[in-house]
Amino acid sequence: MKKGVLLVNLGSPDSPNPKDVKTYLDEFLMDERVIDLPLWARTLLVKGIILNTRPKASAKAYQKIWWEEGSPLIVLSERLKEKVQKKVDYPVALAMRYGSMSIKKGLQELVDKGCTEVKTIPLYPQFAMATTETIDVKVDELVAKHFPHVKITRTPAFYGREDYKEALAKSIAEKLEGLDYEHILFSYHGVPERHIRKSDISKGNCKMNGKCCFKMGSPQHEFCYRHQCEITTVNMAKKLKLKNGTYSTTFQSRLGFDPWLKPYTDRTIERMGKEGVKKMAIVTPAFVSDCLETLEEIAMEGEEIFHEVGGKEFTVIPCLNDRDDFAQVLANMIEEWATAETLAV
Ligand SMILES: C=CC1=C(C)c2cc3[nH]c(cc4nc(cc5[nH]c(cc1n2)c(C)c5CCC(=O)O)C(CCC(=O)O)=C4C)c(C)c3C=C
Ligand SMILES: [Fe+2]
Ligand SMILES: [Fe+2]
Repeated sequence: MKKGVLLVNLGSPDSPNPKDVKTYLDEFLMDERVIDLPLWARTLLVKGIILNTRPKASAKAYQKIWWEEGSPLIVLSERLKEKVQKKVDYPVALAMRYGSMSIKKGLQELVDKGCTEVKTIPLYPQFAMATTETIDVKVDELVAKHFPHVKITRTPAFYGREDYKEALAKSIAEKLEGLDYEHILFSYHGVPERHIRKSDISKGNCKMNGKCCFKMGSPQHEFCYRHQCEITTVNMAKKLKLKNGTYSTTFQSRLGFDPWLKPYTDRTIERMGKEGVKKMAIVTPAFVSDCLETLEEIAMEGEEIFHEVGGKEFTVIPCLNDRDDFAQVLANMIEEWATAETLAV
């Protein structure tokens, strides 16, 4: 039995050209765990409406953040993989849920190296149906069809791990050292409220009224993205000794007309600027790698909104990217799995 590890991130288009962006968005948005409508309605919305307009606008946004080596998300994920590989003795491969660096290729790479036991690690600190779950389901499908001899071990959301909390807090503290910011925004990728209800394993307990998701210590929160985001903020506030009223949680990147998790990041930046906040810091803990949503939507659009309403300093805290302490968190997760498996044999 040889062990291997597959890190999985979201993915990016092959290039920032509208054609490649369209191909990528087609695969991404036709995922039933991303746009969770019946197939006919999803097809009508995605292929009939979104893909006729969004690829051009998204391509423009991607062109603003694209690096010479490629998509920041892919380049940073590759650098992270290299660092993790240096810390563990098992083969580590990298794949993307959408786009050319497919999960099938990643699994094949490990199988070609002789691996028969693979730990998959979705690169998302918090669980969501549109991220962790879609990866887990895709892996299961591929294994059943192409790699039936491979034993898969899933990795749960890691937002609560002490080493992760330490690494995130340190990355924030380092960037904010010496800055007298007035408010720090913890901005997470949004999801439609409906996604939270669908992932509610207590089936019906979550009324999205603030009573359920903010409660501590309930086992049903294993799959509650809203809870896990709120707790990530609380954990950081504790570690960084933030005073009440100087930090808040918001949700960004909404798409369409359904109600998404609130409060919305863009509206909060605008409101705070109008209320007189001059120096704001912003961190995006739902993303481990800087990407379109952090480099363009937050660092460019967010800053513009803040300045338009009178804000002066807008400090964007980088994602964990390929920080050594974050690579060590992943290496620790791998070692814990490998040791537990060895003991169980
Ligand atoms: C219904 C649509 C979407 C849901 C739900 C969603 C959830 C979700 N996404 C991320 C992480 C990322 N999303 C990124 C880009 C992106 N997301 C959506 C839509 C939904 N995401 C779109 C249409 C796009 C593409 C860009 C655009 O047209 O606006 C990215 C960046 C990718 C990159 O190449 O840089 C990331 C990362 C999470 C964590 C999440 C749920 C928790
Ligand atoms: Fe997204
Ligand atoms: Fe809830």
